[in-house]
Amino acid sequence: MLFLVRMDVNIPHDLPEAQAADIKAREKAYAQALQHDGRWRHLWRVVGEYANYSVFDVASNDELHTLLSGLPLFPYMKIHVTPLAQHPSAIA
Ligand SMILES: O=C(O)C[C@H]1C=CC(=O)O1
Repeated sequence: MLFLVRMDVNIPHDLPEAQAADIKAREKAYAQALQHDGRWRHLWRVVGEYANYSVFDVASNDELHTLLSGLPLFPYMKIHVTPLAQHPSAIA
């Protein structure tokens, strides 16, 4: 099942820099592991925003929820999920 996910990151200004850096490093490792195993298919920065559009390929809504809620930045993100279906005019 494919899902388009938008993540908007909002790290509080009063979070200590070292703590923010640690969370971002753990987030990067988590994101790259999921890209390597094929479940995080695309990761694109939104130009001019601390936000991304991502495409996930997972078995269920529950699996996606588990992955997203495990993101180290999860407490600091607004996440919007759009389930995707086949388009009849798509050639791939
Ligand atoms: O930077 C972001 O968009 C937030 C998050 C998503 C992947 C990652 O490494 O950080």
